[in-house]
Amino acid sequence: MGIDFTKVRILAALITLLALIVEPFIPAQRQQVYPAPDRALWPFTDSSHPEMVNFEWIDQSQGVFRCTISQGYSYAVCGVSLNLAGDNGDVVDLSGYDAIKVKLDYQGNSPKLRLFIRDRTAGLLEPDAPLVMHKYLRVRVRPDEFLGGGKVQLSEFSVADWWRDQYEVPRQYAQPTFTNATAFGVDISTVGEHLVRIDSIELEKPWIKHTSLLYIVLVGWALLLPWEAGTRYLSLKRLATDREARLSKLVRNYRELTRAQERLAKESITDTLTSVLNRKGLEDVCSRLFAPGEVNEGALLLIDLDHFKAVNDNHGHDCGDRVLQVLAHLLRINTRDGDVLARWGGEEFVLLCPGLQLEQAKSLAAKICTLVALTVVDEELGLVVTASIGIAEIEAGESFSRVFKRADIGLYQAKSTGRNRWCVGPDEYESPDHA
Ligand SMILES: Nc1nc2c(ncn2[C@@H]2O[C@H](COP(=O)(O)OP(=O)(O)OP(=O)(O)O)[C@@H](O)[C@H]2O)c(=O)[nH]1
Repeated sequence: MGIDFTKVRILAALITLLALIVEPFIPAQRQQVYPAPDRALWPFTDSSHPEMVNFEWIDQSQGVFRCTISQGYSYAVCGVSLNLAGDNGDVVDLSGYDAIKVKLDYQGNSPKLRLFIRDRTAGLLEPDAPLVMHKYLRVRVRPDEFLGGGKVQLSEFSVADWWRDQYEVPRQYAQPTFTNATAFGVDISTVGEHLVRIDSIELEKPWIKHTSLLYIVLVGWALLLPWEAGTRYLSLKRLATDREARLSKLVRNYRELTRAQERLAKESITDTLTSVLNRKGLEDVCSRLFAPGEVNEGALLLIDLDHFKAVNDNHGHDCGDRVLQVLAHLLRINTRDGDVLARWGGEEFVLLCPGLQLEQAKSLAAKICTLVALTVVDEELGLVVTASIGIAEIEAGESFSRVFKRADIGLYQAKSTGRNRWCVGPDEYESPDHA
């Protein structure tokens, strides 16, 4: 049974639709990195000006700290940093993650906090200045958005200009990257007193990325369509082969039927014993030759064996058959291509010779009588037979039956005047069709 591709396509479309509708509602995978065992928040300030920037833990176990910046200057900074790979770890690949969810509470006068990620810059090795190796990516956020837990997409982070400019980092290394992340942190650079509580930090990634889902859908359809096309192609090819085979069989049958029909048609007009036309065959020919408007000049010879009954009686029916075959053969080889030879019935033959004049017909009849009489039909028996012939010249527009009747009268005369001879039938004969 073939595959119903309409159903398959509808099913695939439903699955695609379902996947696209459901995807936004699939909860993201979350990895809590703070609070977590072996991960602590590390305070940092600009150590070059301790009198202007001060960090103070209020409750380290709860992630509560206070930053006091008494005077503004370029490098004024105070905050906490978290080692993403754990305090003994190295780097974390964040490229599979979408976002970082941070829950914090802030009290102070700064309208914005800065969230940052440090990513070790592959290819940029500068052992003497370790900070160069740690790309600084940051995003400035409003603290109230993170009160109950706010999310920041990794795509929102951009490389800080100061990092690039200060270390004169070549441009190719200053693109945002997240594959070798070492730390995540929160800091402030606004003058004032800032009280911060970091409740939690989580990394978020979808169970399946949107692009991966689209890719899977695309690959699914890309496989489905050639599968359908291939299957359809193969089934069409099979169908075409089947039809071709059926067509060849039909053509073969048609040819056989045509041949059988031709054979039957030929058999239906052929005398089986002598292979000359039978009475129906003669009638078919006559219906054309004697059709109204046809120029049917010529002569008709009615040839009848003499005392044929005696041949049958004396030598048997098979011998009689042989005699009929010999006579037919003799007549066939001694007549023209255009002449029509038919067995009218019994031992009586009709020879219709289109275009033959009466005198020529007489000569032909005489020749036939002589040939028959000279032919030894059966060598063993030394059997010789004779024939009598009635002749009628066909008049223009005359019907076959009338010509035949006149030839028949001629034959009767030949028989009654001694046989083994020919006689011309009367010119005048009143028949119903000649009235
Ligand atoms: N062997 C054989 N005999 C046939 C066939 N058809 C007819 N006959 C015989 O031909 C004979 C014809 O006899 P008749 O009509 O008396 O004619 P005839 O004996 O030739 O006598 P005339 O015509 O008067 O000379 C009959 O004995 C038929 O049985 C045939 O196909 N084969």
